[in-house]
Amino acid sequence: MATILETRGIEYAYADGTRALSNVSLTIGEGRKIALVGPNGAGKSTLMLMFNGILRPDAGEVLFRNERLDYDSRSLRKVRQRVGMVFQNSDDQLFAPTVYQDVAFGPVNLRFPPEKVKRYVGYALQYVGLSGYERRPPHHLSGGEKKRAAIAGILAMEPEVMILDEPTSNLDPATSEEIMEMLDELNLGGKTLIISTHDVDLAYRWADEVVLMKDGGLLRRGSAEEVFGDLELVRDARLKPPMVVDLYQELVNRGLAEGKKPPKSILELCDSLEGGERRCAVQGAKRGTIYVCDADELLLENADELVGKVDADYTGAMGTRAKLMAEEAKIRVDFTYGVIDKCILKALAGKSCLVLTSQGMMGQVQKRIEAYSQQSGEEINSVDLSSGSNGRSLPIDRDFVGTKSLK
Ligand SMILES: Nc1ncnc2c1ncn2[C@@H]1O[C@H](COP(=O)(O)OP(=O)(O)OP(=O)(O)O)[C@@H](O)[C@H]1O
Repeated sequence: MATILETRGIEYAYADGTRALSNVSLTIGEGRKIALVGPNGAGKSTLMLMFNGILRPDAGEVLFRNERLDYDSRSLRKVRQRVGMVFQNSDDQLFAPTVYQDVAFGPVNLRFPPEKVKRYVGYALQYVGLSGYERRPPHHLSGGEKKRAAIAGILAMEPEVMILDEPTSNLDPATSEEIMEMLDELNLGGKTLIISTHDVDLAYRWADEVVLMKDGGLLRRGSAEEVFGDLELVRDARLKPPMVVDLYQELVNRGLAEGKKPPKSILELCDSLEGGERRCAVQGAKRGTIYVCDADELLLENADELVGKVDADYTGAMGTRAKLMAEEAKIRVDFTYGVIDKCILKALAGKSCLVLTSQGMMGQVQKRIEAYSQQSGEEINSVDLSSGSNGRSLPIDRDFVGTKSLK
């Protein structure tokens, strides 16, 4: 995997003398989802501000695609297009009189031609679900809408890396999940994502890699299981283990679970219970079916009929467009995050589920169900409901998200 960002021995102290970073060397692989985790004052935000040159290290260097960052205005403009930063507080980012002007700020600054600015702003607003908000003043938006608008402002520049400082702080659980899923989709489209968070549960289930920081330095970097499975280290960083790891540890201590590897989800936790995978299948219950439908191929007017035909006990939606479709078709959605695992759990308990997917997530669902069936020996029945027909024109341009450069 190619390294997209790197810091080498960076040191930084703020003007008042506060040391914020000491000898930080870190590589970020292209296409990864990285979570910087650590207590207050660990240096997470300061490190993030180094990645696109908002701050300049006192010593050491920052590299983008193996090239040292230069700090003249031309070089900075270039790196800020490729490495976009979403601040923790959206009010620090949104300042124009209207949402449109705010989202257009980046592309205008990059001197995109006016027609391209318009197109990109339109795509970005559609992508984050804020079409129709163009004329609204940003300070009249809700916290979740502000976060979406801030993300749109970065997306409109088509960056390769997106850095988000505490992306879910002050958001309600449903909005947080929507934002995190949006980040998953962007990552599926090829973008590298770096977030900082105090939310260990979120970091644990979302990140490919966790970077644990304390006192301006790196304590550990590794997979979420490696980092959060080391309970002493987690305590040392003044954090708590993710709930699922905590519970698992208690079960292992009581001899109720096999202590092989901490589980990533509730489904994996059930599977780790002493007695093997079959524990989470409800005894005697017939296995439910998981129906999977590509919402990108579904005609809005057929959605109702489909839902009626399938008559599933639960419905999940994966991806922004699937959620938009469900909302427009007034389909009640039970799961919007961790959808596949939740549906497998329900299927094991004899319930059927309908999963609406979008943006090429069909394959992901099928792979996960197959992998689970193989690994657990539990046959989970999944049915592909894709019609293969061309649906009505979709609200979002397929080419926009995840393409590295749009001409
Ligand atoms: N503008 C500033 N001026 C002086 N010191 C600062 C400034 N910003 C941050 N610091 C200090 O730098 C250190 C690192 O802060 P930073 O904000 O990077 O940590 P963090 O891990 O992001 O914390 P939090 O989780 O609370 O956001 C802290 O000691 C903090 O007090």
